[in-house]
Amino acid sequence: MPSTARDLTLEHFRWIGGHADVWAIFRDAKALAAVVAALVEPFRDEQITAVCGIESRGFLLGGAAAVELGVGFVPIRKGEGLFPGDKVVRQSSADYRRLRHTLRLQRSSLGPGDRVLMVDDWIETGSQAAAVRSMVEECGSTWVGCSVIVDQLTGAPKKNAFSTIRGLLTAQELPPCES
Ligand SMILES: O=P(O)(O)OC[C@H]1O[C@H](OP(=O)(O)OP(=O)(O)O)[C@H](O)[C@@H]1O
Repeated sequence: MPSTARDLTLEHFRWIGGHADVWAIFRDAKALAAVVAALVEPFRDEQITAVCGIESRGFLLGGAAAVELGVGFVPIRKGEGLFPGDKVVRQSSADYRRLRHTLRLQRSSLGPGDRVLMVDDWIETGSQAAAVRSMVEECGSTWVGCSVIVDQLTGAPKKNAFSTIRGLLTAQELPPCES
């Protein structure tokens, strides 16, 4: 059983269609606890007031990270009409599949005093994280950073644009992609 997130490498990752599959982590209680603790560790002294996460795996990891930090969770949704009756902040982005999404955040969930951490399973283009940052800042809140399990941006020329993203592992540290 892994005791730290770095022990996960060989046991818990697979590649599917060139993308990291992390679902096995969720089934392993010790692995899940180690990953959630590692995701929030660099941000424990950052006075985080809210953790946000994009559906679907960002909901699971973000909710757990929020509990770990003792703060609330802010959902980012992809569908229209999922926050009925609420004022919604929207931002569109194109993800790693080149699919355009409109991400949505409840306007009432964040305010000027908030310091926000985003948590997700992996980052590839960083497009969705950038969209979330933009929405957080539109609410007048402070974007502290984004914590992910797998950082596939590392080494990419655009890395500097996403310097607030921290990954537990880079794609190069995972088992090789099966052909
Ligand atoms: O860096 P990007 O290119 O923006 O892509 C990263 C996003 O893609 C994945 O989510 P996905 O849309 O596959 O949703 P899922 O959690 O429902 O699988 C991942 O969980 C990130 O949210």
